[in-house]
Amino acid sequence: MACTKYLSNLLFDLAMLKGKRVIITGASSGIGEQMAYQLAKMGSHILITARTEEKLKKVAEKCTELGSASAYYIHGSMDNMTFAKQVVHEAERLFGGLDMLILNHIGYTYFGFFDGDVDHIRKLLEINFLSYATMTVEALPMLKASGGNIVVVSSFAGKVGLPLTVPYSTTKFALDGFFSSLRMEFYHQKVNVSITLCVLSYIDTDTALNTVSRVIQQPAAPKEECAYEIIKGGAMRQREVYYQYEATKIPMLMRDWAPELLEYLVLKNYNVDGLSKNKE
Ligand SMILES: NC(=O)C1=CN([C@@H]2O[C@H](COP(=O)(O)OP(=O)(O)OC[C@H]3O[C@@H](n4cnc5c(N)ncnc54)[C@H](OP(=O)(O)O)[C@@H]3O)[C@@H](O)[C@H]2O)C=CC1
Ligand SMILES: C[C@H](CCC(=O)NCC(=O)O)[C@H]1CC[C@H]2[C@@H]3C(=O)C[C@@H]4C[C@H](O)CC[C@]4(C)[C@H]3CC[C@]12C
Repeated sequence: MACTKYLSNLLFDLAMLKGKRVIITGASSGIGEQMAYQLAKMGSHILITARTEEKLKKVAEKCTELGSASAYYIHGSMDNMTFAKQVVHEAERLFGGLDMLILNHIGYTYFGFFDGDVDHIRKLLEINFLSYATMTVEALPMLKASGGNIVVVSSFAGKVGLPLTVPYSTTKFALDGFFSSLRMEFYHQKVNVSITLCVLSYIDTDTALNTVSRVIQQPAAPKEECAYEIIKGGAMRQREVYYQYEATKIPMLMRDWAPELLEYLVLKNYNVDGLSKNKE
């Protein structure tokens, strides 16, 4: 894995994304917004989506200033599968095809002990998982035609069980099951579409800092660098991206060989007394 990362650093060329047609979901803020800016600088055609039209408009305008080949936006909620399909159709109408599908959005969830609300898990699965599967199915003919890339933004919480994120973690584990299995079928069927699953640690987006900074002791990694590493991994057709490497891949090595030690180290990061302050 370290070797793959080293190789992709050597071989990645920003010009690879020039003129590429890209959809980025959840791009009105955070990592998605940063990915839009990076792709704009690389000269891609961009279609961004999220719920808040005003924010999307500003991000798209900045993308144009930064040098995107074109920048469009479409607003709506990913709890609606008709909207998820509509985003893909819009890319087809605007660009006549698609090279990269970046699935990044997440719905709101609480950061706290599981409250027993199974209905919330069902709703979150629709936004964080089923809309990803829906968009993938809809985009596949275009991605097959271009030999394109699917990039799935997941989390360390989608590889390792963590406290305080039961519904969220459930949806991220589902992504791994779906996309890792699909990737295996693509090998069998000789489908030339890459699937990159991104396993992220704590990143300094406003949402993450506001939600967990009182509880999580470790520092957050920069969203700009994170966005760049995700795009690079997708363009280089890496099967997985680990960012930050030390905070994700190294603990992952412990997951199967020393699970109790990993649980101990993870729990040490959490100050649950900070939870009550979060609610104030
Ligand atoms: N930040 C972190 O520490 C980590 C983040 N990640 C992953 O990175 C990705 C981005 O996270 P981050 O940038 O922090 O999150 P943000 O909260 O900054 O961004 C979330 C995006 O999703 C959009 N969104 C929210 N609800 C919906 C909805 N119902 N339908 C459509 N879009 C919606 C938001 O826009 P709007 O509200 O306008 O709809 C926003 O654009 C996620 O997949 C997350 O799981 C993984 C590990 C750590
Ligand atoms: C801090 C978590 C990882 C800590 C850890 O135990 N690392 C291993 C070690 O040190 O040995 C963070 C990993 C994933 C993060 C969460 C996430 O995936 C995004 C969420 C969505 C939203 O933006 C709010 C923040 C998150 C709940 C975020 C919180 C921090 C992590 C749990």
